[in-house]
Amino acid sequence: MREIRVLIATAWRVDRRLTLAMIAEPFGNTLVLMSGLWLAMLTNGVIQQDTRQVVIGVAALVLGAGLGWQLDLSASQWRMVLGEKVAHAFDTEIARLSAELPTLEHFERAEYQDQLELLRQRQGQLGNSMSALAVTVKAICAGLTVLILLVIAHPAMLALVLLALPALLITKAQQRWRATAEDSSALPGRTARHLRTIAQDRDAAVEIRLFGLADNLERRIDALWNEQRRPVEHAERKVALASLAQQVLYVIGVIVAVGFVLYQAIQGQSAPGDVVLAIYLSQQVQTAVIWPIQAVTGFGRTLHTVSRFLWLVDNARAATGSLPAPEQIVDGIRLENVSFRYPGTQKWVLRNVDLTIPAGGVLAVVGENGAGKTTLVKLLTRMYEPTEGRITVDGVDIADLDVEAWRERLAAAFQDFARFEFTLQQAVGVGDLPHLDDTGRVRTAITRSNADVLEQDAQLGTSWGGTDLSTGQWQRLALARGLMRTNPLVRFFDEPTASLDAFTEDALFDSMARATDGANGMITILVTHRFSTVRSADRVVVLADGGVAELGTHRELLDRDGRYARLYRSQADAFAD
Ligand SMILES: Nc1ncnc2c1ncn2[C@@H]1O[C@H](COP(=O)(O)OP(=O)(O)OP(=O)(O)O)[C@@H](O)[C@H]1O
Repeated sequence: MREIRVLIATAWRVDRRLTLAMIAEPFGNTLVLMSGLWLAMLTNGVIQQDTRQVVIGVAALVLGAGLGWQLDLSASQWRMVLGEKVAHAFDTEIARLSAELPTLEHFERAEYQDQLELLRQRQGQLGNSMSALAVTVKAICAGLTVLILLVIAHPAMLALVLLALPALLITKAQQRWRATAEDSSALPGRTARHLRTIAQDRDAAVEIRLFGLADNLERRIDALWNEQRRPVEHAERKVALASLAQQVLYVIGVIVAVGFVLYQAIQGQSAPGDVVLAIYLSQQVQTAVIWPIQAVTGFGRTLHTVSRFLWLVDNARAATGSLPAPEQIVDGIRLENVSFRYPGTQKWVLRNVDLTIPAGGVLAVVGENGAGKTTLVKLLTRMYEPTEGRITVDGVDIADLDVEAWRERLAAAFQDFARFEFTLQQAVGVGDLPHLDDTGRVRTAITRSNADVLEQDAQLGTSWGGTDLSTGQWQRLALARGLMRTNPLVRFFDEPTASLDAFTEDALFDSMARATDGANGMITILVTHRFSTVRSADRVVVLADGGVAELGTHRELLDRDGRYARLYRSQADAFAD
């Protein structure tokens, strides 16, 4: 079973010695359980005045049970330490896999988010998984040992095993109730987390205060928390009642079975040692019969969590193409009949788009809000795959390229930029990781984007004892990141200067145009609402109604006097006013 293999492999990787100890653990418990047999031997030896039986009984009791108890005792300590190490290994892996999911589609899919939420909620189980496996094996060994001892005490005592059947049914039902409750608590749990993030979000802080949203958020979080707990509590109540019924059934069974062996001994049909063994087993039988069932069920839950983890592994490894990225663009990029709608939505954002972007030029993408400009950039950067059609670079479908290799050949600056609270050097350097510490290259990128706000080694972000920046300054840093890679195949500027004034934007694009004078047939794609910048592009594409409305140079489009000309004039008029 893949889940169990992954568990053992993870434990083996983090600590071989403790993993071996975990494997030895079940034997300790078996030795302890065997003490019933030695007690019976001791009793018979004393009654029959058989020294050999007494000596073997005492020796086995002292050695076997002593060793077993010690092993059992140490195992709990080993389990704890191994559990912490395994938990850390899984935590690290989940963080890595979540960050490496090849596209952004998982952010749109509710079922994907629910899976991740459940995985986060149950992350602790992954740490205990190796321990749960050891406990399960231990419980099964204990069950088998007690079964054998029952036969030795009196085969009729095996009737107790029949009581395991209702216990099995009840335990299965418990598992189902818990799983259903868990699934129905995922959505309210995720929503509550989302609201909690908003309540603590720095960017939302001003509006939360201005609109007096704090109480409202708190009430909604409270209600969602209760909604999340309700099915779980209901399931736990049902589980407790069912367990009680199961316990009562066992106690009755044990009384009848021990009474029977006692009766046999009084009739002289059993040895006195068998009665001792039967009484000893009467304390163990309930645990030994129910425990394996509960351990297996509990372990099933753990495996369920491991399978969620494997689901994440599989999704992170979803086929992403394997061809290397091209060294240069010779002809250009083509969108061939590309249609796209966001996962889980019905609306086509782009519909049957055919567009050729020749190598070595600057293409400006314009259009009204929601026209699909950013979506086009996301498709070209493979954050999403087209729903229909394909995008090729020099005739090769970019879906066939290794996604990381393709992205390594891109550079970008976005309107929704990240605020990396590192040193200034690092916050810009991450735009080209191999050159993270290259102060000269970072300096050039900073100068080109006019982002020289602080010393390069200055810490950013007040939470780290550093300096906070204005939105415009953060955006310039994002722009500098986009200029770090010196020879990308495609460079995207998706409204990277939205927080800057028009004059600064023009100056920046002048400077960036110099930075984009590269070889390799580099294409620059510029998404902006500012027509003063658009004018400097080689070609302009106007997106509207999910498709290409117009395509040409700034001059050609003005002469055509269509949508572009109208948009351009409305902005020019606004400036004139
Ligand atoms: N993650 C998403 N999930 C679902 N729909 C989305 C998502 N992102 C964008 N959309 C929808 O896709 C359409 C195009 O959005 P897009 O961001 O590409 O437009 P845009 O032209 O860049 O707009 P703007 O000029 O306002 O930045 C919009 O109708 C938007 O609501």
